[in-house]
Amino acid sequence: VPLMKGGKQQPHSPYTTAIRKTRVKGSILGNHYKVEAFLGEGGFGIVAKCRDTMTNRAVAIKVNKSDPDILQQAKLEIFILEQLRRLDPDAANIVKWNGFFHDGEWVCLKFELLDQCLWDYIGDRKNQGLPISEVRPILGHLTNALSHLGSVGIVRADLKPGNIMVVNRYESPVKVRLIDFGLACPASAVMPGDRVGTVGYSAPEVMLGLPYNEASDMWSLGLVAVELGTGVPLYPGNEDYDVLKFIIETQGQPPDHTGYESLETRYIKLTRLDDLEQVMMFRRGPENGQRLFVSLIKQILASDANQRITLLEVLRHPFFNPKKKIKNNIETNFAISHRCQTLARGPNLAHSLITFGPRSHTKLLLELAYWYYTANIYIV
Ligand SMILES: Nc1ncnc2c1ncn2[C@@H]1O[C@H](COP(=O)(O)OP(=O)(O)OP(=O)(O)O)[C@@H](O)[C@H]1O
Repeated sequence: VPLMKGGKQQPHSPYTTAIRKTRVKGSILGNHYKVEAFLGEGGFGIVAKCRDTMTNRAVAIKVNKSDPDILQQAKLEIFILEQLRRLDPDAANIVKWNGFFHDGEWVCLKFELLDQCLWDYIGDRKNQGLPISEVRPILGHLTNALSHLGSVGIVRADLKPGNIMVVNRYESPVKVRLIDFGLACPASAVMPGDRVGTVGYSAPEVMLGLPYNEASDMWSLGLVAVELGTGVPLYPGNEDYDVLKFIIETQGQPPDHTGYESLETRYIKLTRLDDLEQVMMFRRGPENGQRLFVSLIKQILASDANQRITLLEVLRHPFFNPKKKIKNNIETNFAISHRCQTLARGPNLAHSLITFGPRSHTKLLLELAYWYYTANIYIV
């Protein structure tokens, strides 16, 4: 399921009348589009094969779900499709768009009818991958499509086999076209940190919230290519974390400079925390406890949050004088701080009583009574 701009997960809205209609053969969308078959459903809408009763031509109609965020997404898709009108769909390997109409409050986008998406096409080959002789032209078409998008300054941002359609599976070589521009955006409008795309096909820089550009589409293209050649996705995962882990295991750590110029603001550069001891000795001269200090710091700064030391354990660490009865000290410290807070509250309550007048009296009086009670216990 792709993420919308801002990283929002698409809401699973209940089916609306228009959406339901796209599933019922014979129902009419707009005034003259007769539903013939259900073609597919994405996060944003349902696509139906319809017959234009005026021209008798078959078309694909995408009815957007009625959630306000999704309607906004539909408007963005229309905006991008308007930009793409500058391109020749045949030459650019992108779906032909024939405008939109409203059915009630729903936005219906009209597209040329295509055959099947690449996932299904790959699935029909039992997920064993396509021969190189077939991969080559498909990859060529996709590269061509992306370069056309680049020529009008559009980043596709959600390239995956589900968004690539085969025009006619019986043709040889098959032609493919890009569909679904709901998440595409002008390269100039890319917001760093905008989390868009589908987990498993997004580039590392997108997952890391760094600025992204057409190069991110290139990453997705690479993954689509691998899937064409092998029949299976290279980094399938439902969570960014898993996908990043797969990437790092396979390709190593992504470089720092993925489109983002990091500033060196460190005063000391360590390659491991153990070197802290040397740094301290250099800056301050040798002192007792430096080694214990570093050992404590290592436990505090454990990058795995589950391994990180707790507050109580910090105070029990030998860095603090191990001979003292630390546990009692801790308890005393916590208790004292709590008592101080409680005692400090009394005068504030009394002040509020004076400031806010009689309407707030009852609650404040009750609180004051409670304070008096607890403060007395502490004072005793
Ligand atoms: N022009 C078309 N011709 C035939 N089938 C189509 C066409 N456009 C879309 N479909 C089918 O409908 C499905 C959903 O379409 P689309 O990807 O545009 O919807 P979406 O809600 O934006 O999906 P996603 O959740 O992937 O963003 C496609 O995977 C495909 O199976």
